[in-house]
Amino acid sequence: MSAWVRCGILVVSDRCYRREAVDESGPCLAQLLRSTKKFTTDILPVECVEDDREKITAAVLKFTDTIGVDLLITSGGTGFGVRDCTPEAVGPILDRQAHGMMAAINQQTYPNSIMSRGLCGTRKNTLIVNFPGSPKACSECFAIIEPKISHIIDLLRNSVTKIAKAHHEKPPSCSCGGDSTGHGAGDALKNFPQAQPGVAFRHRKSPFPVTPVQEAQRMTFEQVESLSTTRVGTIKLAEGLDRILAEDVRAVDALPPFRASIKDGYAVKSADGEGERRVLGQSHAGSESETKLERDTCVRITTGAPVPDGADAVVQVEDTELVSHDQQTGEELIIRILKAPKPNQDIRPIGSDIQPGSVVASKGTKINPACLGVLATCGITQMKVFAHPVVGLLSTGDEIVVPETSPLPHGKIRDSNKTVLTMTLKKNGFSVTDLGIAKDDANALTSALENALENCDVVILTGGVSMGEKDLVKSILVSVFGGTIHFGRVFMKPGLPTTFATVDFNGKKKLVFGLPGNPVSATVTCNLFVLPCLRKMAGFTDYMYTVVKAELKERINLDPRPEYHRGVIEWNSGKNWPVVASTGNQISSRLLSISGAHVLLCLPAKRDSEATISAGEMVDTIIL
Ligand SMILES: Nc1nc2c(c(=O)[nH]1)N[C@H]1C(S)=C(S)[C@@H](COP(=O)(O)OP(=O)(O)OC[C@H]3O[C@@H](n4cnc5c(N)ncnc54)[C@H](O)[C@@H]3O)O[C@H]1N2
Ligand code: MOO
Ligand SMILES: [Mg+2]
Repeated sequence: MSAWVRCGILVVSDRCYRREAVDESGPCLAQLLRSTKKFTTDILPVECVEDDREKITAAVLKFTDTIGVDLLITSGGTGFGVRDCTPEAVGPILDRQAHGMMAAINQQTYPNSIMSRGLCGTRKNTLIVNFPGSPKACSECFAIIEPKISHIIDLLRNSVTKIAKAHHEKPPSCSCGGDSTGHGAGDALKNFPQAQPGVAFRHRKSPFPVTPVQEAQRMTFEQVESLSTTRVGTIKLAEGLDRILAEDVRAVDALPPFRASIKDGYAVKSADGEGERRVLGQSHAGSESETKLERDTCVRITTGAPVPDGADAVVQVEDTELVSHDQQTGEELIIRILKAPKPNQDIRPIGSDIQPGSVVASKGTKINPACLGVLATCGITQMKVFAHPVVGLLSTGDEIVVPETSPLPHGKIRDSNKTVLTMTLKKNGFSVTDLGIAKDDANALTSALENALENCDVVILTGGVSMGEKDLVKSILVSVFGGTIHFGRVFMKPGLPTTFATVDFNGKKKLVFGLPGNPVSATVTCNLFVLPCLRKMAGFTDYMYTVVKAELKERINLDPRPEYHRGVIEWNSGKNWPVVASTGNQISSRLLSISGAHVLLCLPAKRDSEATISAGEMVDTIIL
């Protein structure tokens, strides 16, 4: 996704301020920013200030220090008029001048640029540019800097992140308590106004485009593919279930290792045909017979026992009858073969199940119980598999308390997301580190995230990703950790504010899923985004969920967003295909809508022509 840039526009003009003239430059700049294809914008309302040095400085500081915009464009006050003082107001508060940018503007707008004294530079992580007052000049100047803005904003954010880390590192001799009010990330956060802008300046529209589900999934997979290495580990046979083999496994020995009988009966020479045989002895599974067969003799044999030398067929006991026996011991002496045997009848040749040196399980195989049995029979008791990522789970929210809390204090909610997500991942073979519950507070979230990023490959957070002034997850990921948000909203219900970011932490790329706090939304998005991604990281080639068509039992009203509607499947409805019914009220807070569900029905978004989906229609369902 292209960078999203928070923009402020400051019009400097006595006449506009006094409403003696209508401002045209502010709306012109807003339109240019809105329509740029180079980056995504979030534009604050245009502000206007008179040509007064102190007032201009104060207005600029509000944009840079209080709100923390990425880009501030001022228009007006750059000329030689006696009241023109924008450069004088801005110059002293710039941290750094950007002479090259100004030179480019001056060169490309010559000779008009002779009349403009505007500056370009940065303060904190805001890029400030002074344009002249006319809409025409604003358009020309904007076109010159437009291609570079996104890159400059990236650089400003990254440099600020590095400063944040430096601030955050405690000096070794520091004796302060080290809590969030001391030398912690809280101090560093003061450098990040956009992490906590005054509530009045919060986003009123989400700056994040609404990404279709499949596109969002593709973005997560793309990030998994770009992770530097897939780790491989050696595990014991008993730990192998559902893991993915990281190498071909070959058999050393043949199976069976000897010619083995398939039946309980008699080992014979097939050339002897039907008729009587003298019983020379017996060959039992586990105890080899030394006897060698001669003409018209046989050896009693059990299933799985070695076939003695000289025998080339086994006749099952059902195809024989007793002729004579020893009265004292009850031993058989002579039997009769009733059906002429064929050569090799009922004998498993050496290596007929497994050839020595052959591949018995190939790289990429998901190890199931039978595969483990194959390895066991081959004497392979440890194997190389793809390592699982280290996954951490952090609940966020001032209202969230651990399930043990009783009685529940007023205004609090017991954490259910932690349990549902931990168990969902566990059921799929992934273990999870509990990273606790973080308050909706920049310091608390920063230290919880820092710990998470330090210790985990994948961090899953729930809550704090929507539009509330306490929803800080996205801004902290970007402003404190220099993360890249690949998507911040998904076109789906539930799960609209689902967020996916990558963070470069100590040189390692970490994946961060910011799932919505609503319990159903967190569960659905964990199944749709987190699980496939973890499976891909763990080496699965078949990492997506299973989709089965089912017939709708009832009519369902469609939502403006594509819905993942919870359903109960009837496999034995008397039809040759499954039938599915809704679990009822689908509000995202109602965990009961998913606790009894087997599937998620994939329903299309409502259209003018189609507000409902009828009973009897076949729909895709995702098996939970
Ligand atoms: N102005 C707007 N408001 C909201 C929008 C929007 O687009 N514009 N989106 C709504 C949608 S859709 C969702 S989903 C939620 C997501 O909100 P957040 O991810 O920011 O989550 P919170 O606000 O922190 O909490 C939402 C809800 O979930 C409960 N919760 C949170 N964590 C847990 C937990 N661990 N266990 C149980 N319940 C939890 C929390 O108490 C809230 O009731 O935003 C809408 N708002
Ligand atoms: O997307 Mo929210 O998850 O509708 O409730
Ligand atoms: Mg919220």
